[in-house]
Amino acid sequence: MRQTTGTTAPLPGYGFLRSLVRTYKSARKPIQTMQESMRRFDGTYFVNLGMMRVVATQDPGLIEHVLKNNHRNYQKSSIQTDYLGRFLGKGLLTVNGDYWLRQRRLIQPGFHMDKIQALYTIMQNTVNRFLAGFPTGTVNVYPLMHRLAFDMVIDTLFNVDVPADKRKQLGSFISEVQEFVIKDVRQPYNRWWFRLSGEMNANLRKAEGAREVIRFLIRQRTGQNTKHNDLLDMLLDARYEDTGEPMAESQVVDEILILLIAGHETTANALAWALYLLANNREELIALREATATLTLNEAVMHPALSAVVKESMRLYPPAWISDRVALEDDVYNNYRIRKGTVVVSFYYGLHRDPKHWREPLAFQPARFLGEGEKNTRKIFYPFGAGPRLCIGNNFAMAEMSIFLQAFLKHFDIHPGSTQPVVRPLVTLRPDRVELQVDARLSNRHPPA
Ligand code: HEM
Repeated sequence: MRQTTGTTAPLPGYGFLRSLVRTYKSARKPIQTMQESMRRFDGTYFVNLGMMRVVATQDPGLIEHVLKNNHRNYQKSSIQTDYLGRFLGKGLLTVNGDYWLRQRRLIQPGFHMDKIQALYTIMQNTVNRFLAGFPTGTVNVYPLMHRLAFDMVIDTLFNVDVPADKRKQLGSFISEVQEFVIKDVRQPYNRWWFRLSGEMNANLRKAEGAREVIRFLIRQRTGQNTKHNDLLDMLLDARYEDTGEPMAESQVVDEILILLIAGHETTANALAWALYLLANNREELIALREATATLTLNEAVMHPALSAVVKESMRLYPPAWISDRVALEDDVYNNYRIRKGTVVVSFYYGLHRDPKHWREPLAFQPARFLGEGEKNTRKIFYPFGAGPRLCIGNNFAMAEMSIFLQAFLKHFDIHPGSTQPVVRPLVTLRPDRVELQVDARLSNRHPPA
């Protein structure tokens, strides 16, 4: 669908040389550079890099146009598909077109609310095990949130005791490959060296190592008749509508690797930022603890106060702070031309903090997401993206985060640490570290196992 009322104009922005300078600056300080340009060009601007044309936007109308209203004209860029796909395989996150649609239709039912509900008890057990060993004193909670989020996906994927060595192998393969991919995307000028020095191949081998572990876990399962009611059962039992056939083993391996990657770092970031914000907003922390202390497991997952805190944390620090799409054909939005091949970058971080849409945008106010107020946020809040490629794990993520937060606040108290986290906008929006003062609450040192 084209939105036009007559003549069209090019978007405002930078010419070739200015674009090169901006890109260099942006590689070092992407958020500040984008915010500056957003202010200068009122929320949408054009960057001309010769071979590549980019439109960056925090205009909620254009974001909705690209992700939803005219989504057929846009697909993920080759950085996300070909490049990431080389390391991470062909899973939902890294494919486009008919293959993506077929896989999405196959996997989507496994993420419906009723299916996720069957995983709540697994999530709760993971949280209890994790909290039983939670350290007190001055603690950098970021790596801990990473471990928790990783365990959550592993436990809900494979509802069996994954041998410790396999769990460790998988965790380190995934984080090392991710580190390398980030380095390689940010330093394309060093790619020749990564190839020559063997670093590229070493990381491709690590990615293969992760697949090997996943293959081992799948084969263990396919030799058994028992049901485990986990995500792996769901993937193995799913049948394509047209052929009635299941996925090939290599497809299951790729989808599992993608779920592990898409599901754990995003959640770890969201939780680390949520703890940081709660520690720094004592009244909100106390109110949340009081509202949720006696909730049952199912009540915690649906509870508006927990959802509101998680959403407000992701408003200020959206783990997926940016996304890109490439225009397949020429398009027009509000009389502006978007030529075929243009990369449209949606800058969620900017939109979520835009004073045009949010009152006191920098303040932590979970109440924005309570009651009637939440309706006003629907078109300006995109933590999970939107349209057909909306995050498939959104209900899963909201469930695991509320289960964790409720249990954590019941058993522990937190205060700000002596250092402030530095925002690191990589593929996701990470904190460098989140140092907090953690105290066990007297009544409940050890959560139930
Ligand atoms: C706080 C946690 C999470 C956040 C903020 C988040 C965010 C997102 C966003 C923004 C997208 C869309 C990207 C785009 O439009 O280019 C996405 C896609 C995806 N997410 Fe999540 N995610 C989270 C948790 C999870 C979890 C727990 C899983 C799985 C267990 C998951 C699996 C996926 C997959 C497979 C896709 C690709 C879907 C498709 O393209 O069809 N995510 N996520």
